[in-house]
Amino acid sequence: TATKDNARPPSTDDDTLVSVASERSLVDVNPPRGTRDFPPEDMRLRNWLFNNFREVSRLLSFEEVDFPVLESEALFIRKGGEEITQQAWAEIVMNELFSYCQLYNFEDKGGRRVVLRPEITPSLARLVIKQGKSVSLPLKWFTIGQCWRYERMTRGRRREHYQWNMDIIGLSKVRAEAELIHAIVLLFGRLGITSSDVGIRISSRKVLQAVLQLHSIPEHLFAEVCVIVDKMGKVSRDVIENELMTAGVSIEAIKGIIEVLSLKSLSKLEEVLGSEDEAVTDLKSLFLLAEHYGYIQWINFDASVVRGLAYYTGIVFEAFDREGKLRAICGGGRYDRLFSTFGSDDIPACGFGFGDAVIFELLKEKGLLPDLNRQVDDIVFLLDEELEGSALKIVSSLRQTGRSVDLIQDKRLKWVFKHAERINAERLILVGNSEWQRGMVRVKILATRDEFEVKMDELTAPS
Ligand SMILES: OCc1cccc(Br)n1
Repeated sequence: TATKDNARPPSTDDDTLVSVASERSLVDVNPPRGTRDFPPEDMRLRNWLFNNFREVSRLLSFEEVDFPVLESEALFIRKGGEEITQQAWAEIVMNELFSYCQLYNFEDKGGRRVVLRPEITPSLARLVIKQGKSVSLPLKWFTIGQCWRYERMTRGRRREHYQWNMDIIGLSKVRAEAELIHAIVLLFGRLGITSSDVGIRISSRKVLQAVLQLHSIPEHLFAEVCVIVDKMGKVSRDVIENELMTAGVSIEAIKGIIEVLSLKSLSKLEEVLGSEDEAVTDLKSLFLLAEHYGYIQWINFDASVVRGLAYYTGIVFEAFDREGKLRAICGGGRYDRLFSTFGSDDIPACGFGFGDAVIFELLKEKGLLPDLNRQVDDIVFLLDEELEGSALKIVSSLRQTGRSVDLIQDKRLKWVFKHAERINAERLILVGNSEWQRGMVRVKILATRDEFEVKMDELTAPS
């Protein structure tokens, strides 16, 4: 409540922030549209999730890396260049435009075309190329980073999210994909999510490639067809058929494509494509590895998984909630041609991205969000100002032993007791004259409400 002369009101006992209405215009306290603040309670949840990401990365002996959020636009929208064959270029530009149509791009003050990165894999490929011979393959790298898109705010969607990325560079066999899927399964297990809550759909871009070849669809249409069939299950069959027809695909080929992409059985796929087809052999090997890892109950073949990103060339996978209420939880796949689009020799690679949005919707849905309170070991409260020096000696020695200490001054004792409960402090240490005269301080154990006096150096002794 504003005071009549608009001076700041005296701080109240509980000291909640008091807004002062005044002639001064208040700055817009909201973050930019489509972005989020992380106040302590949200930051505790985010750190809890990210610590699980890090622990799983450690379990798989991945090394952490990081990149600028700001990248050159060229990394995400390639211009034609002699090193990229005309056809491949057309395919890539088509897809980049499709998959990055909401790039958060702009021109900086030096006239450079830059972007807030929409995903992390291209930065990772850039660093691998930059490091060249100085790194020995395979590389197993992970990072957790913020990614951006420029969404028209009419859709009210977020413009930023954080993504855990795990990538294996330099392994061409599907045992790399099997490792990545193990990481995802381990992560879900750590969060309390089971294979009855979530499944992982698996397919291969080579399925679509085989079908297009079967129906002699020209290569230059491959990319556009990918983006269209990626909508299967999200839009009606008519929309898919009409878009494929518009793209120049024959009715007979459309029927063939939709029939194969609706397959959910690997044996049926084998009947259609034959047992020698690469998509079939890759997928059969992967499912065999999954049996050995013991996570077969998490995965199923689903030919409709195409994944929107242009540069996938082999196995693709995505985790989904079995109730079908949410968007994909995470996804990834093999991208064996990304490096050559940057002008480097091709290096086999695969990876996944795991965002921080859908997983929290799922955890909320399943009642699995942890109750994370603030944790403090000791509160030191100064009862008599003249003892400030002694209190600081106590605080300093406690912190030296690794105990977190919340030093409280200028508060009433009633407030301090409430505060101690609120932040789950283990001990409340009162520094006051009556005890200090006997070389003691008063300690209250919040959990048991025991109260006693101890000498200062007994405070840091193991309890
Ligand atoms: O869904 C892909 C994506 C990319 C960047 C930012 C956000 Br929010 N979402």
